[in-house]
Amino acid sequence: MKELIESKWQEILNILVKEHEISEVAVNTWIQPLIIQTITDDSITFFMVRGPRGIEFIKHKYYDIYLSMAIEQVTGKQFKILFTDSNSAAPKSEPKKVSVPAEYIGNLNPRYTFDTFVVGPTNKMAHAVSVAVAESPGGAYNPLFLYGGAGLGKTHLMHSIAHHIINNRPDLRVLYVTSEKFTNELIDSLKHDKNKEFRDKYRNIDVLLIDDIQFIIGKESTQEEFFHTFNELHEAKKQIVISSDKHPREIATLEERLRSRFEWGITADIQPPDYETKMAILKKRAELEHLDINQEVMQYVATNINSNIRELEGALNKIYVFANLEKKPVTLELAENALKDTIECQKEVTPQLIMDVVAEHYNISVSDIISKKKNKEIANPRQICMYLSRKYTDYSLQNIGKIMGNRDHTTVIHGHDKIGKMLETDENLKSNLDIIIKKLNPPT
Ligand SMILES: Nc1ncnc2c1ncn2[C@@H]1O[C@H](COP(=O)(O)OP(=O)(O)OP(=O)(O)O)[C@@H](O)[C@H]1O
Repeated sequence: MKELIESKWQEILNILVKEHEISEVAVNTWIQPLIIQTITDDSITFFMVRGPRGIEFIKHKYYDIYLSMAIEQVTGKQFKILFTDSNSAAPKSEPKKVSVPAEYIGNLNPRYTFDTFVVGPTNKMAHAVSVAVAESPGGAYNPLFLYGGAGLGKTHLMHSIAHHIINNRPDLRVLYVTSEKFTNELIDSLKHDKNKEFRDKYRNIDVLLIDDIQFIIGKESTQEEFFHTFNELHEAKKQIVISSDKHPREIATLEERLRSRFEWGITADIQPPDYETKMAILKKRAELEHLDINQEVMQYVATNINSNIRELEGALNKIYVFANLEKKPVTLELAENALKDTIECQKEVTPQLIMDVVAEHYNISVSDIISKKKNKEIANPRQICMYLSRKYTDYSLQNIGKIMGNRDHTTVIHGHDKIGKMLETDENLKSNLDIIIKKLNPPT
């Protein structure tokens, strides 16, 4: 039986990719290197070179169950799959070398690889620098700071970098964490007097990828700890990859010393995808999930979902769940029905919504905007509201003026023109407006 399974190993791996939709990278990382250690009547024990954490991961992903099914498909016999990280019983003839395992802490999504990432004009640069970092960690781009709105692919790129390094440089220890996890572990270590363990973990690695840094930045003590972690790793030429919803200079609570460090390397943004990229993402997703989807339905989804790629994928899933429930084929009519609520829910851009978003962005209140206050901190956001209301709504000048504190329509024209002129030269204003527009999510 052992010989049979070994001779059919490639076929088993192919089944995992094709029928159980485990990505090729995950199969190559986790399953391909497994070595059969013992076989009994009803179980197979595999030796795994990556140690206990890898075993936990494999079980967490149910790969043992899929592997059992694939083996059954090839041999006709069902086995329970077990793993061990002790190679004492591993046959001496096995030539496989047990190298220092790459750390696989944190749960990397096997689907988030460079292969499954669709490149378009709005993420081209972020993708290119991510590939460069993955190819030579600790090289020219350190730190790499990726930023952009929710659901646009930052986590996908970070996991892709981690997968690539783990696969190509098994000598490097790679640690991916969300900043929430970093914060929780720090708090926990302080509470239980385990600061040394915490530091050992975060400072003895070769690549640190930290997602959604904005959560760390909100808290002084975590910012302090992160500052020291950053310095130590950077001085030792270890790669740091950071993601955030904003550019470092837009993060109000970020300490200056960290801000300047974040800009030492390279910053790259991801903007919402254009129509063609949305179509390409839907196509790729349909391919990966083996979904049969026609062009018309994809066009409908790509045209109507503007917010982000997570929503785009969510819409596709919704259509298929709906089709399954209704037991009907996926047609345009069915897609329209399935997405009725989702599409209606995309918020209409109104002067009120603009005031809410602008006020939140500049940390002022809507009543400040409609007040008579003339100081720059208030007057400037107010004029931004006027500019955006003219650009993104059908409201008349009179109505916009009325909503924004009973102002005259000439004030609205003045506000609009002033911001328009400033945008020609003021880069800072431009990037603030980019963020605000992203939050407003106007139809494209
Ligand atoms: N260019 C892309 N090609 C294919 N899939 C993508 C692309 N960009 C994003 N996605 C998919 O969209 C979903 C959301 O992406 P991701 O979680 O990486 O977003 P994010 O920017 O990290 O969002 P958040 O800030 O909310 O954490 C994921 O399923 C991801 O695979």
